Amino acid sequence: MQRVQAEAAPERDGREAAISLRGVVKRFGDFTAVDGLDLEVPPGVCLGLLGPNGAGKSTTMKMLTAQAIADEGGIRVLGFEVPRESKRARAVMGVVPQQDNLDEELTARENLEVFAHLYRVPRRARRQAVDDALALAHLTGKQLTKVDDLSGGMRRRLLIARGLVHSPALVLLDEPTVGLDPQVRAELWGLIDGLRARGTTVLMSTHYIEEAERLADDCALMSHGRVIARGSPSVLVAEYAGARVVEHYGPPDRLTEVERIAQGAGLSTRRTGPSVSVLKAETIPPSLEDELGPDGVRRAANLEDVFVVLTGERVE
Ligand SMILES: Nc1ncnc2c1ncn2[C@@H]1O[C@H](COP(=O)(O)OP(=O)(O)OP(=O)(O)O)[C@@H](O)[C@H]1O
Repeated sequence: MQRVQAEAAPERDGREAAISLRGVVKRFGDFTAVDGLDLEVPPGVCLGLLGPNGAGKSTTMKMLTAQAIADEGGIRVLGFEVPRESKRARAVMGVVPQQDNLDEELTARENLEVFAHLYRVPRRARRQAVDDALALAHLTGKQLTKVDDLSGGMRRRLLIARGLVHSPALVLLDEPTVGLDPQVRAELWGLIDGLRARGTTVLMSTHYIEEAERLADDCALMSHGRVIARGSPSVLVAEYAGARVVEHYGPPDRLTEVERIAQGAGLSTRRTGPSVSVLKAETIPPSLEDELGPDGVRRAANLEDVFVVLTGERVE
């Protein structure tokens, strides 16, 4: 039975959170995809929802638009209770899906015009709204080109522009750069960074660590349907991986030995192919350093270390 409570979202600095999920549960049959999720996104923040495949990121995004309905818990988006007021919430948010569902028979401009109409942008403001969205996505010169004739990167930029045509206060980006080559990904990062700079609240799911590290003010790390860590990338790195890690390379027996020594001293480790990294290297006492051996290479800790240690997953 569905049990969705209407609860006021907590306020921060007198402003209601742009997104608030409290105790949200979503089951598919016997499987619990989202398992008592608490998540708040303050206005103006770009939050990276990070997690391995299957962590529940897409399901969470879908519940914010009422494409999926929570079995338990309370959801508020821009002051509206979801799913009860989801129509009103959807009118003021921009949604950029993972799948490209542009109309291939129409031009770039026509695709945006259709959405400007659907989003009820007033007729007299529509032309300017479409011009602005095209400019933001650097597609002004391609506005009369059919979607079918646009490159993959242009299509993805158009998909984002389409979600922005009504100047939403909140944008949901579901894996915005998945499967794209590095150059196109960098172009999109510029576009998303521009949104941040304009003060738009962004919730972006991703399993690319670098994407979160570059764009997100704040990260929520999801695993098995829950948030297991939350904070800015630098705070998460400092808390879970420290300032530096020391990497040891060698044959499997040697790596197992390093893990045994480090873990025996209460230190976290991560294994990546031919190496083992010992986290929080700055806390390793000299006697343990001797025991670990002189073959370690020191480097700065990063968000990938946090991700691997907390989720036990590899990164792409
Ligand atoms: N409609 C559905 N029916 C059954 N199971 C589902 C359905 N949608 C999602 N799931 C399952 O719920 C879990 C969470 O899926 P979800 O897509 O939310 O994860 P994710 O973190 O977004 O991962 P990905 O990056 O792979 O999309 C997965 O195990 C998935 O197989």
